[in-house]
Amino acid sequence: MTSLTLALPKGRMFEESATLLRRAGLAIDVPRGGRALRHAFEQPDGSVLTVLELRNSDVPAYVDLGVADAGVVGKDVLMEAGRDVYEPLDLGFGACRLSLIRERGAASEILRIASKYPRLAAAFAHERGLAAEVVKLSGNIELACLTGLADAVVDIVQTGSTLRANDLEEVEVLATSSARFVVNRTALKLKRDRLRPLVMSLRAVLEGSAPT
Ligand SMILES: Nc1ncnc2c1ncn2[C@@H]1O[C@H](COP(=O)(O)OP(=O)(O)OP(=O)(O)O)[C@@H](O)[C@H]1O
Ligand SMILES: O=P(O)(O)OC[C@H]1O[C@H](OP(=O)(O)OP(=O)(O)O)[C@H](O)[C@@H]1O
Repeated sequence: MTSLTLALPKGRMFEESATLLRRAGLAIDVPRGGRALRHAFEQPDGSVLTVLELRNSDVPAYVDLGVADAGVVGKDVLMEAGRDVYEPLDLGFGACRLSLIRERGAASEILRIASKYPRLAAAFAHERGLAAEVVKLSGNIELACLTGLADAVVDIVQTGSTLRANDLEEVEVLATSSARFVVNRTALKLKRDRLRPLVMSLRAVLEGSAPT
């Protein structure tokens, strides 16, 4: 029996990831609120499934380096990571935009951009011919605009509530994002017997052609 290891993001996408994988036939029942970071589940076919609970931003490295055979991660984080993983499925949930955000009406030259996505922010600045310095921050990114730390930020917009609450403006959408199922390229060959059916089951669930 081929064992599988999956890297799942522990944050806002965890429950939807686990639910979708269950609907695709995997036996996963991670106890919430515990401190265990690694969980093993015996599958109906006798194989063992290991689930690693990771920061969303750490999923690409775990999958690319082969510690996990596959995983779930936001497309935004996947683009930022620049890792060479196979990306067979858009899972649909976790939809958001990665946007350039400024104070409403701001017209000054953009000399500094703050972001949790420094590579994507730098690529955007380069594309636009902006000689802007990029400052990497870790959270509440919009504050950088409000305080003058940066002239603009590159960050997630989902409902737009954060923008409205802080009188900010979405100037340009750099990319759209949603959760992706990603697979290690070597595992795709060596564990083909487990991974191909899993991808096919996930696809059937997403297309609504699998029993719920
Ligand atoms: N409103 C939102 N804010 C942030 N991320 C969102 C939002 N809506 C959807 N997402 C997606 O969820 C992912 C964030 O998931 P999660 O909450 O696990 O990460 P985080 O705690 O923000 O950061 P880290 O990547 O460091 O774990 C984003 O990468 C994005 O793909
Ligand atoms: O358009 P909205 O629905 O308001 O969502 C967008 C906000 O949500 C995220 O922040 P999060 O709460 O994840 O905190 P963080 O800034 O610490 O990542 C993101 O960074 C935005 O600030």
